[in-house]
Amino acid sequence: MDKLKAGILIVSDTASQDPASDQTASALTPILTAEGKWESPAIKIVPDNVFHIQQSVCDWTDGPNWYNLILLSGGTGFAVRDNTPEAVSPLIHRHAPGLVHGMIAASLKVTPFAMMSRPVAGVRDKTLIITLPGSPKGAVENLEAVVKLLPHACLQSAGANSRNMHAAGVKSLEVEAGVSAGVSSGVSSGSSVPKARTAPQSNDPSAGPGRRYRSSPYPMLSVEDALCEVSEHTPAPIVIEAPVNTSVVGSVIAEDIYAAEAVPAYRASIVDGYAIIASEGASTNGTFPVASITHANVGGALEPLQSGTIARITTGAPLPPNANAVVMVEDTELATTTPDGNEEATVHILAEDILPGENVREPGSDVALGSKIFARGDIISPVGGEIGLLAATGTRTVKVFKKPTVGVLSTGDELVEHDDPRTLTGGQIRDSNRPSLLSCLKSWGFQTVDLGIARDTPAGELEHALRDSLRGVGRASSSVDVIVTTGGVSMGELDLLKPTIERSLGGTIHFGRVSMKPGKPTTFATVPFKAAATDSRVTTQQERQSKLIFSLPGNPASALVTLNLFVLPSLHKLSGLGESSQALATKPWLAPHLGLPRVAVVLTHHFPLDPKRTEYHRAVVTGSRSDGRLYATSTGVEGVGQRSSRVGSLVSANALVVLRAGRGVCIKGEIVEALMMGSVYGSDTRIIC
Ligand SMILES: Nc1nc2c(c(=O)[nH]1)N[C@H]1C(S)=C(S)[C@@H](COP(=O)(O)OP(=O)(O)OC[C@H]3O[C@@H](n4cnc5c(N)ncnc54)[C@H](O)[C@@H]3O)O[C@H]1N2
Ligand code: MOO
Ligand SMILES: [Mg+2]
Repeated sequence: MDKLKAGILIVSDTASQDPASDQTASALTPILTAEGKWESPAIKIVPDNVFHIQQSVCDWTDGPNWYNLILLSGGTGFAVRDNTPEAVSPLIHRHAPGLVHGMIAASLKVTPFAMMSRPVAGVRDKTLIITLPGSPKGAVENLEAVVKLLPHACLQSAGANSRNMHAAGVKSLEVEAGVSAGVSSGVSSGSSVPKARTAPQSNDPSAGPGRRYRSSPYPMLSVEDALCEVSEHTPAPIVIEAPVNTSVVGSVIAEDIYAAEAVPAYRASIVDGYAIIASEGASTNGTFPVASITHANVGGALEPLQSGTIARITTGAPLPPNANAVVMVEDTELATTTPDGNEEATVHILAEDILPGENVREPGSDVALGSKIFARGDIISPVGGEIGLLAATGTRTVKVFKKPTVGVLSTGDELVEHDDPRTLTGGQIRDSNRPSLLSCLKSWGFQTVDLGIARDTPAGELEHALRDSLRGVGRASSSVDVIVTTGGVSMGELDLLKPTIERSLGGTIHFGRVSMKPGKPTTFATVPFKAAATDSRVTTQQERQSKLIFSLPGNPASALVTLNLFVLPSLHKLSGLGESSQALATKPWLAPHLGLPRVAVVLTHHFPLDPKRTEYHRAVVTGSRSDGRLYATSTGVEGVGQRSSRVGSLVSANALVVLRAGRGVCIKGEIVEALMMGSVYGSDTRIIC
């Protein structure tokens, strides 16, 4: 039989700073390997940090190089920093309380302090995970209590046939070890009771119907409060250095930029004509020999212009030294040609009053060398002016705020790819959220990653899909900054987003319900992120950042509305659009930045109100040329018009009319606020909002 593979994870703030101080790993190794069934274990030390613990465990359980056994030592007591059980429990798919009892019982024989340990044991995928106390003595006692069972338990966890294994003498092992060999399957750890703001409030997916919440434990936030949470938990933007090309269009400049080159760099002619030596008060009229010809691309030094001569010059070309004005060719006449007739010999200048400096661009008169051309917070617009100025001044790279990359994941067993040619069966529906959200995000100028569909399986697909996209593996070739999911956030037993974020990813849900229609179960969470040390793609600033997860309701209209309402302002902040305070002082038209622009609209008909929730009513807003006002018409008020399952309610919609909760209707002619999602339509023309 091949030897089994194990990893020992030492959880200790102290040892993570001073690995030499750890004595537990070296104490455990000989006990584990004594009977020759185990390879020498891998050893790793992490601080008492939930995310570090979880990431290390998953590195050893998920993927092709999984270990049979993980022993964690440390962080199982009652101290504030002791959170190993909290980190490990959510990762366990099948708990093994028998091993826990066995270890405590053995330790109790030695010391009553065994009661102060909070061990956890169980199986994740094919790996058995056991937490041990931090002290070498305690860890050794606990491991000795179960070590003889471990090969058997691990082989079974890995899928070996238990009947064959028992036949091979496992019974004697049980007797020898003096504890029950019961690796129990499907035993629940029980539903967690919410205790602190960051503790899981979500359902424990393994809890039965008797223990599932019958009403949401998440407080219902107003949209305004929810937006404050989004703003508060969206990290500061990351600064990157980017080449000046089309890739930076739409980016926000992260530091003041000064002209590296003057524009023009030399005294240039503004017109096609003749460079002359003009002097204040003297007439320029007369006939002059043409001493030289200067074109825009002239190379090398120019001959100085002698008094009494002129030089033919083209637009943009450098003036010869001594020349100080240019007369337009239209204000001259040919006087004589050279003997061969090919060139001008003398030219008659008709204009009398050309002044020094006329038709000349002095060096740096368009952009002075070293002058401030952009301030932090300025936006590189698609119009082209900003890119043009950067290019003209020889600015080759520019510090901008990194535009976030957004991953979009659909969730649900019922989903079928929208272009799957097969006929739908049973309760299948086409995944319309992913294409519509990806299109919307792309139209806003963000990079997107299509994360596909994750099925509603409690132990696995969803968690793996989220973890992979945070790490930048699988479909996400680089780690995404923001994940947008749709579906699975409401009250059903297969609504797994909240439990997965809280219980498996160690994330914090900042809100799980919003008083709005559509979009009530909209969920926003942050997940701690620590890039792998070997990942050279990740900058130090990124490494420290939390990742954001927006879990939007599955109903298609709800998903798109909440993407516009909550995700856009967060992406704007991540892109640096909130950093424009300096720019705003001089360019107030840059405001407002974050989220959709707000306008006042006149209702063209009655709009019904929801008694409890603010409604974001999908509408078409048109601009009137006669009175200059904006008018809003619903995309459908009657019947199912605004139903959240009806993605058609967003067809042609360019605005969300904000209808505060109330009784009855908002009447025709009333002026209300609307959020513009697209350009305003005019009756015979399109005008930009
Ligand atoms: N008992 C309660 N039930 C529901 C509540 C509630 O408060 N209590 N809230 C309702 C509201 S409001 C909404 S909105 C939905 C949100 O549902 P989920 O986010 O959990 O989404 P699912 O249950 O997965 O799906 C809902 C609906 O949307 C369809 N769907 C899902 N994904 C897609 C997709 N990618 N493309 C197209 N359509 C999709 C799905 O098939 C369902 O029909 O919950 C209410 N229930
Ligand atoms: O809040 Mo849900 O999005 O109305 O249907
Ligand atoms: Mg649901």
